[in-house]
Amino acid sequence: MTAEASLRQHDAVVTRLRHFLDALASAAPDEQSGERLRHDLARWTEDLRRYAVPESRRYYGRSPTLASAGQATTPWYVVDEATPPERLAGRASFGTFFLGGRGAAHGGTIPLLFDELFGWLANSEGMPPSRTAYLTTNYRAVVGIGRPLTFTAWTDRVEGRKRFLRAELRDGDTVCAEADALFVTLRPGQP
Ligand SMILES: CCCCCCCCCCCCCCCC(=O)SCCNC(=O)CCNC(=O)[C@H](O)C(C)(C)COP(=O)(O)OP(=O)(O)OC[C@H]1O[C@@H](n2cnc3c(N)ncnc32)[C@H](O)[C@@H]1OP(=O)(O)O
Repeated sequence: MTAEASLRQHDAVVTRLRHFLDALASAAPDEQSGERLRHDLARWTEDLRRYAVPESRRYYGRSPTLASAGQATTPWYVVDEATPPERLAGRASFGTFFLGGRGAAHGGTIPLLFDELFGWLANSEGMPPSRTAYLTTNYRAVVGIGRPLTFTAWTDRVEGRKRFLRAELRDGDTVCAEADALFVTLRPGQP
């Protein structure tokens, strides 16, 4: 299989998994269905273990051209405009899997999205790797499950090894959340 075909296959499986997680989070299956599900999941888990590869060869979370970088465990997002390391802009949506309560996204999943966006902004191609030192989120309005959202993330300033980043998440004209973060470039030998 070509690398391109493998990437397409990964994207299709992750999309399916995302729908599965949303369905699982919404469902209360009967005993028989629950048992069948447990059995099927166990079988697929064993099957996939045979195909384990080192981190550098994985698609999951490492595929910037795919939605959510090829992950089902972050809120869905796509980058529409990218001028790294200056700016990223795109669309996002939180499925039922990310529900906190009363129709709103879980508070911990919003910084997850921001950390993801900042990670790509601060670790674009050719840049030395960096890690989040802090990430502060201000929750301005609830993020509704299933709502079409937009985001912008940008580099505010750079001071030596320190990259100060900012982002906002909007539902139409409403700013739902804002974040600021410090990413620190790693020194040689730092994990
Ligand atoms: C490696 C990447 C692979 C990439 C692969 C490709 C995939 C790309 C997509 C990735 C998408 C998701 C990527 C998400 C990115 C994470 O989520 S990374 C995981 C979460 N973060 C961590 O685990 C970090 C844990 N902490 C650390 O490792 C270390 O504390 C740090 C952040 C590297 C800094 O340690 P250090 O290098 O010893 O820093 P140090 O010399 O003490 O400080 C440097 C400067 O930063 C300041 N500073 C440090 N920490 C702080 C702080 N918390 N508050 C304020 N100032 C601070 C210091 O005061 C100092 O300032 P100056 O004196 O120079 O003015």
